[in-house]
Amino acid sequence: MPALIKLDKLNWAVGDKRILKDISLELEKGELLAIIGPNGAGKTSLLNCLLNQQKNVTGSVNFKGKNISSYTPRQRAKSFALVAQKTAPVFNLSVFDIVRMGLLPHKTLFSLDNDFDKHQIELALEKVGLSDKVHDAFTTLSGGEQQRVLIARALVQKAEVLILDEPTNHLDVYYQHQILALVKSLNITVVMTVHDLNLAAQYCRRLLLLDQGQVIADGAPEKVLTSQLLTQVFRLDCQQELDAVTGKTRVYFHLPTHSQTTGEASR
Ligand SMILES: Nc1ncnc2c1ncn2[C@@H]1O[C@H](COP(=O)(O)OP(=O)(O)OP(=O)(O)O)[C@@H](O)[C@H]1O
Repeated sequence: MPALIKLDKLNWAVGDKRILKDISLELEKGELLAIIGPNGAGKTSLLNCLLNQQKNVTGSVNFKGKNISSYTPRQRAKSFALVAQKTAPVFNLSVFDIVRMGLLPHKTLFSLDNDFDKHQIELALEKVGLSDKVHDAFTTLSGGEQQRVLIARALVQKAEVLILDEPTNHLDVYYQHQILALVKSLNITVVMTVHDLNLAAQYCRRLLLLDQGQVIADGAPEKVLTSQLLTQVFRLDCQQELDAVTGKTRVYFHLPTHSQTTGEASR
């Protein structure tokens, strides 16, 4: 089966700063990929390049065999749903209005909402556990609730690819698991950035480890989350083990012995 998304030697630089370096990867339909790595590794930049949101990119990003730049913005909005870390100001819109925005790529200028649309919005809010907030102003919600509303908006968009930048940011432990279980259950292609390595390992069969704009490892959690690679990238001592309950790979970090004795981290 040909790849749904294919990146070939993708490079992105701003001035003389190389931010993404020679990134190549293929993603099949239905894959759930977590991009991991330290602050500044290039995770969000990679998502932006995937969505054709950066200039001065070399190499290629293909979606269904065609360069991503050859799709119109409307075609891209139908195919890709983005839940970004930073959201544009939304003034006094209600939760319902925000989720409804996910329907826009499917609407013409004059089309009105119908019962089916309303049902889709209610269903999505139910899935993220926010049915009781449907009439609340978006700005009055907590950071975690806002994140869940944005995920509901992506759900009603019914895009083929869901792009999530730190979807578990601001979420308490219950909703971290609830959202990732939900994302996994959608059975669509998902690319997301995740800081919590153990959470990523629990829900994703494939992780992409980035550091300084380069792919350090790409594969199953047990192959990517090795103590050697993580110590190299995060500069902390690291141990890998299998979680007794889930059977999934887990990692633990601690400061190197030298840093503990001198009281400073080596970063
Ligand atoms: N528009 C830009 N202009 C200049 N530098 C940029 C731009 N966007 C990103 N960078 C730089 O590129 C590097 C990667 O940034 P990016 O936001 O992709 O990292 P990240 O892995 O998502 O980090 P974090 O985990 O902190 O969110 C950083 O050094 C950042 O300062």
